[in-house]
Amino acid sequence: AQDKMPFRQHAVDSQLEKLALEQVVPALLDRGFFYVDHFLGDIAGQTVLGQVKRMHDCGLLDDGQLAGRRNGVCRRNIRGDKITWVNGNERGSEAVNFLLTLIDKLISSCDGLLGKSICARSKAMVACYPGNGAGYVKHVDNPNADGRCVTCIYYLNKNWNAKEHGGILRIFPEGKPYVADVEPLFDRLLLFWSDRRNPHEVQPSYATRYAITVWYFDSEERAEARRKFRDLTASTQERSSS
Ligand SMILES: O=C(O)CCC(=O)Nc1cc2ccccc2cn1
Ligand SMILES: [Mn+2]
Repeated sequence: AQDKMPFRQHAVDSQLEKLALEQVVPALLDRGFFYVDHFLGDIAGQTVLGQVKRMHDCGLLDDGQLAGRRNGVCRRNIRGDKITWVNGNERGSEAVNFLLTLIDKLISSCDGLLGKSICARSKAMVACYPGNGAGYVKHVDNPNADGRCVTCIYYLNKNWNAKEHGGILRIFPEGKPYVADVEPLFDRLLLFWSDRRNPHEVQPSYATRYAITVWYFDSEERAEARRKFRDLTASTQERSSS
């Protein structure tokens, strides 16, 4: 109940609501993407970074799997990130969980104003580009209505200098005469529509580049995608058994 929450929590919640209503919703509806700096603040941001570094040091970040992996083709030049998926309840990811709860609050404050009904989200994908010049080729996160509607990326890179380190996320907003170059700066939160409106690429990175991504689902599109998938698997089973 609201009255039991410490005063500070009220302040945080109303700050997130203010950010959602005054900045996130207008930007998503107008431009299709939005980013804010100093999302958690230095202390909390540092704690998240420390936990991600520990995952990396423990070898938890393995090579990013490619859907429809083609043997022999060097994955490095298609997608060079190393990833792991966390739901935030694992020991050592408490700060990641704190981040996710704030992003959840931010998104739920937008709900109903984005023309979508956002009901659920993916687990958090912790990604590291090792700085060997690897990046991620231009792609759309959700090209075929799999239910994902908003991509949220939290960047963790202190003293990032794109001139020297590269690693810019370049968004090519559909139908717009400009591209948006987003530097993966520490404590920066980026949100954008996951569908064909926002093709994007990660340019080659020459320093270790950490990010945490969550995708939010639109309930109707997700339900439709699951129905299609169920029918697809049913029909393939019929074919294979006939
Ligand atoms: O780190 C960034 O700035 C964005 C990187 C990026 O686009 N990552 C990414 C990662 C993905 C992993 C699985 C499926 C789809 C995916 C789409 N995009
Ligand atoms: Mn992407």
